[in-house]
Amino acid sequence: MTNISNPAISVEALGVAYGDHPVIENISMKFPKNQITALIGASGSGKSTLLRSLNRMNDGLATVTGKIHFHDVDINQPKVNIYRVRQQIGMVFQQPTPFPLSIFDNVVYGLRLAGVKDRKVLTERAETSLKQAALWGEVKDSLKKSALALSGGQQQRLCIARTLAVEPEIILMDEPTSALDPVSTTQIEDTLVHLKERFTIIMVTHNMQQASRSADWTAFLHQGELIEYNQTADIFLNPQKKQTADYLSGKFG
Ligand SMILES: Nc1ncnc2c1ncn2[C@@H]1O[C@H](COP(=O)(O)OP(=O)(O)OP(=O)(O)O)[C@@H](O)[C@H]1O
Repeated sequence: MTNISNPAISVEALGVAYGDHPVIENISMKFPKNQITALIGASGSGKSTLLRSLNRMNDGLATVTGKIHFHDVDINQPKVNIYRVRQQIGMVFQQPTPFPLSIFDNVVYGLRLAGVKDRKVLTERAETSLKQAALWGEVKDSLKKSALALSGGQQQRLCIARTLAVEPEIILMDEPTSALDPVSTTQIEDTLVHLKERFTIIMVTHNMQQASRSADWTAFLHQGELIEYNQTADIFLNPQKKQTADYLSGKFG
């Protein structure tokens, strides 16, 4: 089972309720550093809710109980600075969300918000992030052009670059390729493999091939419960729970 000794982040007895409707109940799990963890499960099983809890994106939407350990701090405490948390734990959404600004201004957006003004620092960080997101080669001569003119796949890699630019430790991805064509999907999956050398990635995906290709660890959720969590090959080739096997064989979901 999951023997993760030095996690990047972990949750303990996590519960999430929208109003009086509990969606996640009593989940405890550790997410390994510098690995890709996929959250899989049927629609409505609570994958996005769990993911969004990790950087307090459910604040104001839901009641989140339990502990979220990050650097020896329970970041589910009300006194925690959520802006700092979101700088360290970034998020990439399902739909690319470029701002109506230039490519350059998109990438350095978070840095500027954090008060960075030095042009040299901004320029260097933009180049590094675009390279990490495997977009530099395609945009290096058009950094002043509008980000909205990029293709969907390029926009999503731009959003990844924007997240990387603030140098988070963890990147949360909510179905990052579901709005993209197969070529763009492959480009992003290839990028993820390199990104995990520097970042910890936690990703919700409906695409089982994507989980099996990209993720080191896979967690299967069903109706708000963590049913099974293990190394990806074990989940796919040797699931221990009937519910996992049924889901993977398409019997439900
Ligand atoms: N903002 C919200 N307000 C109320 N209920 C919500 C909200 N967001 C999600 N829910 C409910 O919580 C449950 C879990 O939703 P969630 O989006 O976490 O599941 P999911 O596994 O990510 O599903 P999908 O794969 O369809 O995105 C669903 O019943 C959903 O209707």
